[in-house]
Amino acid sequence: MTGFVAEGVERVRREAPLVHNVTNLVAMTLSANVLIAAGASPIMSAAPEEAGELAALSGALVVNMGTLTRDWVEGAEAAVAGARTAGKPWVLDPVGAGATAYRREIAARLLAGRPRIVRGNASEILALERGASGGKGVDSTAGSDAAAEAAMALASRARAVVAVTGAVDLVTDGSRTFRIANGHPLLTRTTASGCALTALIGAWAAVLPDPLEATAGAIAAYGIAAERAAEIAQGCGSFVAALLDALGSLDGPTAARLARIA
Ligand SMILES: Nc1ncnc2c1ncn2[C@@H]1O[C@H](COP(=O)(O)OP(=O)(O)O)[C@@H](O)[C@H]1O
Ligand SMILES: Cc1ncsc1CCOP(=O)(O)O
Ligand SMILES: [Mg+2]
Repeated sequence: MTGFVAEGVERVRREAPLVHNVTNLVAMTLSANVLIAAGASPIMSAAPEEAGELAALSGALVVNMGTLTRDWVEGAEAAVAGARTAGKPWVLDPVGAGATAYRREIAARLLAGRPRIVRGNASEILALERGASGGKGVDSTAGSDAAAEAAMALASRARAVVAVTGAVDLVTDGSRTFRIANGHPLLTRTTASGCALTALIGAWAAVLPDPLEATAGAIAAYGIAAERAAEIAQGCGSFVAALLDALGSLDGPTAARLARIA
């Protein structure tokens, strides 16, 4: 059942995929460090001028709309076009989609570019599927179960894998659904922890052919690393360092054994 978790951990480390991130100003460093700790290579760029070349070089693209500007939107749309031309999987993180009408408009535009995977918290997935405002800025005010129906509807409509993260994470392609119970509340006290997870999903999508398994496996591995980090962390600061250490030392069989996927 969890064989794909071991496979994903090992293949990311062995194949070291390059992941192109068009991400936000808060998430840049943590996302790059999470990718490196897991064995992948990050590049952060929102320049439309190099989007096509980066798509050809990369295993996957991650688009995260956390700090929106007109220039960013232009860069993201060029990157999506590049990934589609190159046939590379791309992952959307609709940060704060419930917060403002502008975010909902851009999220809907990006969704039309056919992401293979969408990862957000419950408020973001509800906003994306139902056009509803909600959440508290970039944070969710709902649990993942509240967005389960919206996630399935979004997955079917967008023909994408949709992940709703929270205390329990839900991953669905509209017909098959996984629930993942790994993780730790200290993640909610670390800015950009969700963004960095989306970046990691990009690395898994670059090496595993099934986007449902890539998404569920990356979420489980990240949650396991968080659990191990929390055992030694003294608070939110040392937790981040311990999370990177734990991701770096996680091996495939251990990840498969500790994954709580139903
Ligand atoms: N209450 C919680 N307990 C354990 N893990 C959590 C909890 N809330 C979120 N997580 C984990 O934190 C990570 C980021 O998820 P989330 O907080 O939903 O994203 P975002 O930061 O985008 O709002 C995920 O790995 C998720 O499983
Ligand atoms: C605080 C903040 N503001 C804009 S993007 C961002 C980071 C959000 O990170 P996450 O979605 O992982 O909590
Ligand atoms: Mg987020």
